[in-house]
This record gives sequence, C-alpha cells and structure tokens, in this order.
Amino acid sequence: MCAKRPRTPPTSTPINTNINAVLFSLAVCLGILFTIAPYLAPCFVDFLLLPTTTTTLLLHRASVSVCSYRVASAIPFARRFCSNSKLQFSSRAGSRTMASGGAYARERRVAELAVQRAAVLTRAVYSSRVKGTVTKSDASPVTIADFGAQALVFSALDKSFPSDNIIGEEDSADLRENNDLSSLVWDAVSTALSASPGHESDLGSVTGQGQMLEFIDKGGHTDSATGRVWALDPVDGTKGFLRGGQYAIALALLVDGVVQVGVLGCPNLPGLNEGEEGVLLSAIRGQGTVVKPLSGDLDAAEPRKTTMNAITVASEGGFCEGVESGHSAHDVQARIAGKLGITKAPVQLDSQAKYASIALGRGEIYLRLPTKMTYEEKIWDHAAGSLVVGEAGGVVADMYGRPLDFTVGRTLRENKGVIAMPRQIAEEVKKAVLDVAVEHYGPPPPKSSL
Ligand SMILES: Nc1ncnc2c1ncn2[C@@H]1O[C@H](COP(=O)(O)OS(=O)(=O)O)[C@@H](OP(=O)(O)O)[C@H]1O
Ligand SMILES: [Mg+2]
Repeated sequence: MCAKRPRTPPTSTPINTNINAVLFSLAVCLGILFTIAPYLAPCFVDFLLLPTTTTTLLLHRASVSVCSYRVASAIPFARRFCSNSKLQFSSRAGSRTMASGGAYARERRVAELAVQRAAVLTRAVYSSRVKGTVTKSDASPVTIADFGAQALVFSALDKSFPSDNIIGEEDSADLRENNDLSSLVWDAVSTALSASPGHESDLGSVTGQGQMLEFIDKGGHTDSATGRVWALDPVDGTKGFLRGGQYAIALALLVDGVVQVGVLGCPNLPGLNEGEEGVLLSAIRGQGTVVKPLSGDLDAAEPRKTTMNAITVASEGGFCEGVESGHSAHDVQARIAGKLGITKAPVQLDSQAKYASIALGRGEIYLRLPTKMTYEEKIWDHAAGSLVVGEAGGVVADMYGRPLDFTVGRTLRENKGVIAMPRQIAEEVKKAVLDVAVEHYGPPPPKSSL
C-alpha cells in the first residue's frame, strides 16, 4: 500500500521560465558553434591565403550554405536538448499555461476533472446490464464505456483547449452504422453529465447525440511530433473492464513530441484509504507524480506525492505484466525474471494500472515483451503511464533499452516491447532484458525509413 507523507508538489516559477529561456539560447549558440566550426575553418584559411581566386569564392559559398543548414538544424537540436534535460520549452508562444501552481497546472486540473467525469460514466456502464460490446477490425472489444468516456473527455478538451490537437483511440464509425448502439452511448453520456454536474466552464457539455458523435471524431490527429497534442485511451484494458478487472482512463499532453502531462484514472485499484476504491495519478514533467482519490472534490483533495520503491537490486522486487497472453509474452518475461533472480510470482493486471501500481510502490518492475515483432504499441497505451512512472523516480524504455519515441505518430513504431522500473535498478534490468530480447527476437530492427 502506498501511504506516503502528504506533500505539495514543487511548482515552477517565472524565474524557472527565464532560466529555461537562457539555457535554451545557450543551447542554440552551442549547437551553432559546434556544428559550423568545421565548415568555417577551411573558409577562413582560404580567405587568408587566396582571397581572390575562384576556388576560394566557391569554397566560401559552399561553406556559407552548409553553415545556414547547420544553423537551422541547431534549433531542433536545442529543443531536443532542452526536452531531454527536462527543461520545459514549447515552440509555440503562449502554448504552456502558467496558472497558479506552476507550468501546466491548468492542463493537469482540466485533465484530472475530465478523467474523473469519464470514470463516473465507465463505473455506471459497468454496473448496468448492457455494455454494448462490439468487436473492432483488430479483433479487440470496444464498449459503450469507451465511446462515452471519449466523448466526455473530448468535450472538456474542446472547451478548455480548443486549438490543441487530439489523438484518441476510438472513432464514431460503428455508432454511425448502428443507431441503437449510438443511442445507448448517448444515454450513458447524458446520465453521467447529470450525475456529475459542475465545472461546465472547464469541461463543457454535450448537447445531443449529433454533437456527441462529432466530439468522438476529434481524435483522428496523426502528427505527434509538432505542437500540443493530447493522447487519450478512454478505457485502456477494455478486456479487464469487461471482466471486472483493472482498467484505466489515460490522458496525456505531448508538446513537440514530449509528454509533459500525464493523468491516469484507475477506478478499480485499491484506494488510498481503507475501504476506498479508485485512484487518480497525475504527473507534470519535472514536478513529480501525485495521487488523489478518484472520487470526491478534486480541487479540495490534498495531492500526495508518490515515489517508486527505491530497491537497489532487482531480485528484491516483484514484477507485473498484462493478463492477456496475446498482448505480452509471459514465457519470455518469466525468463527475464529468472535471470534477475526474482522469486516472487508475477502480478497480472490489465491496462496502465500496471504503471500506476509501480508508481504507487505496489510493485517494482513492469515487463511487456511482444508476442509478435510486427505489433506496434499505441501512443495512448503508454504516454500517460510512462510520465507517471518517470516522475515517480522510474525509467521507462523498450526491450532494447531505447527511450520511448512519441514523435512518430499514433504508434510507437520505433520501439519494441516496454519495460519500467525504479531508476536505481534500471541498468541491471535493461541489461537482463536486452540479453534475453536479442536471444529471443534477434537484434534491434533498424530505424524505420518512414
Ligand atoms: N498483440 C498485442 N500486443 C500488445 N498490446 C496489444 C496487442 N493487441 C492489443 N494490444 C493493446 O493492449 C492494450 C491493453 O493492454 P493491457 O496491458 O491491458 O493488456 S493485458 O490484457 O493486460 O495483457 C489494448 O488497449 P485497449 O484496446 O485500450 O484495451 C490494446 O491497445
Ligand atoms: Mg489501450
């Protein structure tokens, strides 16, 4: 159980923003200096020795054009440098909200409220007789809860951040073909709206079935690398949801391909107090991870800071994995655990509740090794969870030890498998996973040419 000392999360101040701006400028200058030096040198020497020859003029011109290309490439270099070093920077002026409580405080608050409102709907759908399950083209199930939760969260994003882009797991095609199912989703949405009134100025509303379908279709964005992009999995672990197991409502904000805010609502995880059910975890890059009860007044709830168990050898820990044997390779995961000397049996949980659990210190390692090398993990299955774990003192990587690359669209096609663990044992776990992965799947595939 996680019973950490309540603590207010650290906040960013305008001073931090200025420091970030100065550091960013420094990174640009450094990028320019390092990248153009080799090209300026011959130009300078030639200028001294043969100032009037045609060769010098041509060399000079070539150097200048290479320099301008290099100067241009120094900007993305600096941006990446700043993102990697956890300095929050966004290319779009005014795109980061500095509300009371620091950078991205407003985004976090709206995301938390939206996830909470969606959880009212998913819980109601679970308790009702009809789940309206349909099977998608990839053979995975989708229910009234998935569609309804997506409509509610997108209504909130549309109200609070109307110019942001959205990547969402679902679309309304099945509903437009099946009016009975669409009506059931609308019933669930309107019931959830009346059951959780308030916050309309932040969360908006859904005025009818037509608008609901329009909201559901707002998640078709494909470019995850540019500007502000929200990624939503309205019901992650739909199979878990249907069998009364774990599921999560997972919402993240990416800015220029870097996850800056992550929120996980886990309605069926044990709560923070005896007899309570449901937790709401949230993280802002550079500000740690906090947890609140999923129910109740979120503005009044004191956020508790949570950190992973700081074990120093992997054999002291336990690992969690997915329930479905088709989603991750249980046999390969067992081999890795054996190599690490882990003796505890794995804990099987559906959804990003796995990320939530280890961020709460209710487990240490998450292993997700592929059953098929052709499978591309989805951005909405990892964006929120990876930040929640990263900010709780963890490291998230793929099975070859590479950081997750959220810049390549709706999937993580440059990564294979996912692992997460406390940073103290990251190198040990990464090495064991890499050895087994190379043996079982072969060396890492080259970067895609797309
Ligand atoms: N073949 C394969 N490999 C890996 N992952 C897959 C695969 N097929 C589906 N999915 C995605 O798995 C998401 C659910 O992940 P879980 O961690 O809940 O899986 S598990 O059931 O606990 O094993 C699930 O998310 P939801 O559809 O939101 O439930 C899928 O996006
Ligand atoms: Mg999912």
